[in-house]
Amino acid sequence: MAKVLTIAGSDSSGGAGIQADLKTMMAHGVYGMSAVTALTAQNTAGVAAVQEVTPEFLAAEIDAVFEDIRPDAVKVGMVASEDLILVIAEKLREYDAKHIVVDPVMTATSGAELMEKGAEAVLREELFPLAELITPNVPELEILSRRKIRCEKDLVEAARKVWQEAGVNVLGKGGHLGGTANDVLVSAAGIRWYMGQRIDNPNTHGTGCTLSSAIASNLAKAYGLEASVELAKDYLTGALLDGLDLGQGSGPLNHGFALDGDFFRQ
Ligand SMILES: Nc1ncnc2c1ncn2[C@@H]1O[C@H](COP(=O)(O)OP(=O)(O)OP(=O)(O)O)[C@@H](O)[C@H]1O
Ligand SMILES: Cc1ncc(COP(=O)(O)O)c(N)n1
Repeated sequence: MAKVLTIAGSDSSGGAGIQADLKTMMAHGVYGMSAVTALTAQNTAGVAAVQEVTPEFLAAEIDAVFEDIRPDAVKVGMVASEDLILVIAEKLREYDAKHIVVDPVMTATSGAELMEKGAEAVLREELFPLAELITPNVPELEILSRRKIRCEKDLVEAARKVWQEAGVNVLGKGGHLGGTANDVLVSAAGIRWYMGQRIDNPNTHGTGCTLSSAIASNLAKAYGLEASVELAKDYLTGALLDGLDLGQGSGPLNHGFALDGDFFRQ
């Protein structure tokens, strides 16, 4: 069985962060493991509190995983502070980790800030060089590229700028553009669009976490980068299409929409 580690924050409401990652991994038939960077007291309406772990504790979590069950791929999600980013980079280098997908989480769908101002510079310098792919959404890509993004042409140009400057493959996600839900991959192989039907579902809490974990799961199963993104986009679309409607704000996806079997039936 392929193994995948997520290094991310916990979402008490179960729709984003570590919880979304582990559910996504299970739905992909890979063995999921986690190193928690922070606890969030969060629900579909907002983030009430954040409690970070110490750099020493995060290092111990990552050591515990790599010394025993070596992951075939690693997804990095919410990392709020520079000190934690530095620990992750040091440990991933130490263990020569492969197939690293970095989702540069900066704000939640609900609007809460999930990363310290200025930490993106450390992310770019320390983590991007180790990554096989980064998956920014529109606001994140605007910060990383220092450009305004209003349309798909802006999206691809900003992704290409970050690809050139940071030397990392970029999946620019178009979920925030409105109209379409197309994402663009800029890599050494060129530009590839992943066309998505926009689903009329306001419950998009955790779409970014889910997509990046699905990509990491596919990479762990030895799919190439382009196929990993294509399959992940199909999975995400299915989870959104399922139409789960929980909570009072932007609710979570049904990560288990494609599961079946005796233990699953209601
Ligand atoms: N309404 C929608 N219908 C179909 N696909 C969508 C919709 N909203 C977002 N997506 C897709 O979800 C994925 C995540 O995109 P998005 O741009 O929303 O990222 P994000 O902002 O990181 O996610 P999050 O909402 O978790 O913060 C992308 O593949 C995007 O195209
Ligand atoms: C712990 C954690 N990690 C990531 C997100 C971003 O996900 P979203 O933007 O969908 O709320 C989140 N809300 N919480």
